[in-house]
Amino acid sequence: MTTAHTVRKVGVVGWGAIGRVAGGALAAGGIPGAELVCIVDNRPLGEAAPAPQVSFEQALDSCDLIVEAAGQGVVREWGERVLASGTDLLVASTGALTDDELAKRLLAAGPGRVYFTGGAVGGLDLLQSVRGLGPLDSVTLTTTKLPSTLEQPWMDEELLDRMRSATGPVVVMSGTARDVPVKFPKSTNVAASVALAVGDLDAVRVQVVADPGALRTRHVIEASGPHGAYRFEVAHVPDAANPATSKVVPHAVLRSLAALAGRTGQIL
Ligand SMILES: NC(=O)C1=CN([C@@H]2O[C@H](COP(=O)(O)OP(=O)(O)OC[C@H]3O[C@@H](n4cnc5c(N)ncnc54)[C@H](OP(=O)(O)O)[C@@H]3O)[C@@H](O)[C@H]2O)C=CC1
Ligand SMILES: O=C([O-])CC(=O)C(=O)O
Repeated sequence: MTTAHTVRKVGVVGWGAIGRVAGGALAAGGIPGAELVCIVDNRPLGEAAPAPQVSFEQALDSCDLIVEAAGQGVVREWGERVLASGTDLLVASTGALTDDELAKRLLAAGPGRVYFTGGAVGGLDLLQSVRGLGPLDSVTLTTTKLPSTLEQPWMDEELLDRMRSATGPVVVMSGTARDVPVKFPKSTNVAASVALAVGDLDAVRVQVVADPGALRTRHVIEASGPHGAYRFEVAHVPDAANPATSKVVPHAVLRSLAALAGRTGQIL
């Protein structure tokens, strides 16, 4: 059994914008009560990696907590196996949970437990608290990013042209938190995160906006109901290597890890 005094043995899956920063900080001892024991990634990482690069199967043998920082496909392919092996799973690619069947299976699986990082958005704690008062009447998320970070293989030439030649904001998709993260799997997991907090994928209306002026990635959440009105707005500096991801996200992962490692004094 894991207690506050047990050092969590952490494996990071995905050594990219999120994994490198979160894994690097872990390896440097940045999270008391948690250590980086291995890394899983598609590409050979070489000597510079701060922990052994292993296969997913090997990671399950040596870790008690896996951080997914690779993509929605990894949650789909490995989520249940991680939990069934008794390993906890901290998910960054929350958009995978738009698949109801997968979400049900992950929430029912064990003995490992599944957790979600708040990632690039704030206010999820309060939105989750508001559920105790009853359903909200309206929840919207507007995500605005640089056009290049939103281009997708399914887009037609007309839309791609509009995005590439835009001089101002262009709405590239309006839908719900069920529809949007599937269409922008590397860029709109936040929509699924808001839905996880609210408890309803279909209730969260999402607009995705491409804006060449969006030097900062903006996420605006607006919600209202019989008991109050809520608005959370963030404007993040994007990661230099992967501008689809905001620079803060690995630090959100580290905050989640600190809570899972039992650090006291945390705001939960
Ligand atoms: N909740 C949130 O707020 C946010 C969530 N995210 C999620 O986190 C994910 C990771 O983000 P980020 O670090 O910026 O992405 P990066 O593309 O920078 O890094 C992802 C890394 O994971 C590797 N990878 C992908 N699939 C596998 C696999 N099956 N097995 C092993 N390694 C794999 C990639 O390798 P390769 O390039 O070879 O595929 C790459 O090295 C995003 O795809 C997104 O789903 C991102 C931002 C915010
Ligand atoms: O990092 C961000 O701002 C949001 C993001 O990419 C995602 O939700 O997938």
